[in-house]
Amino acid sequence: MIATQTLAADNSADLLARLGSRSIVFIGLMGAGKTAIGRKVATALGLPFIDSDHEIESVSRMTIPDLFERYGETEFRALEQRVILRLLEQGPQILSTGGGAFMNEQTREAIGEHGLSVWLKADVDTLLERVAKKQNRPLLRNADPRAVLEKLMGERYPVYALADITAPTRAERKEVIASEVIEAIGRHLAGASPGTEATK
Ligand SMILES: Nc1ncnc2c1ncn2[C@@H]1O[C@H](COP(=O)(O)OP(=O)(O)OP(=O)(O)O)[C@@H](O)[C@H]1O
Ligand SMILES: O=C(O)C1=C[C@@H](O)[C@@H](O)[C@H](O)C1
Ligand SMILES: [Mg+2]
Repeated sequence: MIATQTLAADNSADLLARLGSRSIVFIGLMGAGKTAIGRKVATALGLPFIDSDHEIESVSRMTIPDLFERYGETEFRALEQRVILRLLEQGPQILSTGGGAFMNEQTREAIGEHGLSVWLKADVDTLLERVAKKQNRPLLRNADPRAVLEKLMGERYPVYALADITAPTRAERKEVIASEVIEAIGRHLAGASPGTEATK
């Protein structure tokens, strides 16, 4: 296994030069690891890290569950779009987005214009295991989170598949996933065909 730091040291200058002012934008379902992996990729590449959910909570001074409860999902989505469009102006950076963000057409177009999208793809058992640790996901405050996630997978995976890069997040350490993602980004920027897979 190649450590994230070693790999980054070898390849990051070239990768960053090719990336230019674009952001690397993580998309995927709740629990896929957008925040955790995004943070590691940012550290390895020496780029700023920002998470749109955290930014929304900061600008609204409310938690996401409270925003959903008080203003509803539609208002949350509108705020999410505004926040992400603004954040995309300030690349290069690593931007981890909320699970629903890429479903918004305007957001998706802006990500296409200002960023490189990386879909962290996970199976339902992995997602369930990871989201069980926290109660901060209003869509999963439901008697049957498995059914909710499976429904969202059906609706969202065809759209997530439009991402520039698809990275399966298997039962591997976060450092390993982060290394594979950096390699896949490097290959993509070096001219590999669209829809690059992060698997070897
Ligand atoms: N490859 C991995 N191996 C083990 N644990 C992981 C891995 N990726 C993420 N996790 C853990 O799973 C949990 C969920 O990850 P994270 O919060 O990054 O997901 P997310 O995609 O940002 O979700 P959300 O859309 O709800 O913000 C965290 O506790 C994180 O540390
Ligand atoms: O998948 C979703 O729709 C969401 C994911 C989270 O990141 C938050 O953005 C919010 O809980 C909604
Ligand atoms: Mg997150």
